[in-house]
Amino acid sequence: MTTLLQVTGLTKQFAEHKVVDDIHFTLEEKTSTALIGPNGAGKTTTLSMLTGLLKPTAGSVRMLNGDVRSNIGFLPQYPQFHPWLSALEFTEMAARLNGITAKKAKLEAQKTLEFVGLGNAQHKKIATFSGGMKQRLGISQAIVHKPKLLLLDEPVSALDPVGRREVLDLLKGLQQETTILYSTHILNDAEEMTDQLLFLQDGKLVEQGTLREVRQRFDEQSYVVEFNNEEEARLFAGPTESVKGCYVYINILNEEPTMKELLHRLSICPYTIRKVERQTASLEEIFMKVAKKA
Ligand SMILES: Nc1ncnc2c1ncn2[C@@H]1O[C@H](COP(=O)(O)OP(=O)(O)OP(=O)(O)O)[C@@H](O)[C@H]1O
Repeated sequence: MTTLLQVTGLTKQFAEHKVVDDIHFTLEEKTSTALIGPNGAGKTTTLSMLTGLLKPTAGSVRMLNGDVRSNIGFLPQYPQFHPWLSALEFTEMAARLNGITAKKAKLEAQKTLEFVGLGNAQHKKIATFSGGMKQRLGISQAIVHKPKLLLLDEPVSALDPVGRREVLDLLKGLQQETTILYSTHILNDAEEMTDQLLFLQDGKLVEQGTLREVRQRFDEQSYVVEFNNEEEARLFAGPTESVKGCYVYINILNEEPTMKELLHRLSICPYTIRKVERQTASLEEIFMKVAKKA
């Protein structure tokens, strides 16, 4: 993997308050990273510093192989659209602002609108667009100059389930070519599209890693075996296994016991087994644990 962006000691202080406090992370090329955190954690401030819209109090943002400004596309949380413009006029304007020549801007804008699924709506006024269409238009203005890094502030939070699906699928497609960093407080979405997780709380990065790594640190995985009644569950359970009603909970530590070992135990068990499931915590549950630890 090749590193695209290196963030070192990034800090932002407003008066006495450090809203982003000495954070360090790297973004690898063509990966997606979810910046997660509760309201006020510092997500927007971090993204604003990466785009160059806000000057850090300390620390640096370095794009390896190129200049940060020209290689970034940004979709703010509340993008300002000019409702009287058509989608094509708006995207063309964004192309010009991002340094594409007047000659090429229209063609690039048309190609980008096709890509985001607004080809047929390119001549319509933005005022007539749905939330999902506006968000796709927002993405089109952010990618029209083919940036290496796409920054998105809460790209799907305000959308209904259909709009959210459309935008998530679009982002997944983009991920093949672009590095993506997006903030969200909707953890199900992060679970779906994430190579790296960054948990921000009170301006500090309290946890980071792949979903798998974070899971391993915070998730106590277990098998759940359901019996007909509590008595059978108790007779089946080993000394370290907990029983709640007709369920036996078998914790998995360092991948032990394996499913094969469990199946063997089940195959020689004289009682009726109603269900066996492997349980892993949702990102939501892990997030609550991370937040408690910090
Ligand atoms: N210009 C500013 N002056 C003073 N304080 C600010 C300024 N901008 C942001 N803050 C404060 O910094 C903290 C972090 O804000 P930020 O918008 O980065 O959080 P966030 O994680 O994006 O939150 P949300 O999910 O609500 O958008 C908040 O306490 C906010 O009030």
